[in-house]
Amino acid sequence: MLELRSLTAGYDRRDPVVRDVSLTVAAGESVGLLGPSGCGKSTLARVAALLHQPDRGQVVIDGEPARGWRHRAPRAQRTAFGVVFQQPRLSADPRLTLTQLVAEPLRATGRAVEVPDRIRELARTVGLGEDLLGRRPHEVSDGQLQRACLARALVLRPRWLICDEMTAMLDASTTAALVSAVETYRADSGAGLLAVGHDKVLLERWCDRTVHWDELARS
Ligand SMILES: Nc1ncnc2c1ncn2[C@@H]1O[C@H](COP(=O)(O)OP(=O)(O)OP(=O)(O)O)[C@@H](O)[C@H]1O
Repeated sequence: MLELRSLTAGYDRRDPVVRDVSLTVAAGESVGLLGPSGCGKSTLARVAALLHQPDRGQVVIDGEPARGWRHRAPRAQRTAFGVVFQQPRLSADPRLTLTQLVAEPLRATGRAVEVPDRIRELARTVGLGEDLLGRRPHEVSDGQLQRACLARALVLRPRWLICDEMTAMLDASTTAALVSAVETYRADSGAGLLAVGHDKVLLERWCDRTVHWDELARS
């Protein structure tokens, strides 16, 4: 279970953007988080993925409170999360080929030996043709790059996926392909999902339940 307990977070302690918000995602559950632009969804998603330290409150991962944030989080907790953001070009190093991009977390955790097999398997899962794997981000489309970013998020087999507006810039067929890739992974692994977005129809179709920011902020 992923528990966000009474989180207060933001960029100025005197004026936090997330105020006393609690949310729980059960093991294997998918929860959609809806809310207007600027309300604090991405900030909450980043706290949930241990990428942003809250001012107050706790993140509890499968019963264990988070013991650090960003690079200070213990590896076992950091790698429990796969995160996909809205803009793949901001999260992809332009110098790397797509193979190198997807393989980065494996190399960083000393598991380079697994790269060839895992890349082949993930390319299939996310629908990336092998001909694209040697290209760099500027040589592929946004949708193709986002498929690679999703593969990178899955490469360490996370127990929790945080998708922050993963499909906001993409057309309907790429959106459907990415959602389907996430669901294939979840069916196989039992991973839970927190999907943040504006698209009510998409999140209601995709997730077991959706919550609106106003309900969280009131609870
Ligand atoms: N790095 C930052 N430094 C300072 N303020 C920030 C930073 N990132 C976000 N904010 C501010 O925090 C507030 C919440 O932003 P956040 O990105 O969490 O909202 P959001 O609900 O995800 O919005 P959107 O749906 O538009 O992505 C906004 O007012 C934003 O300007």
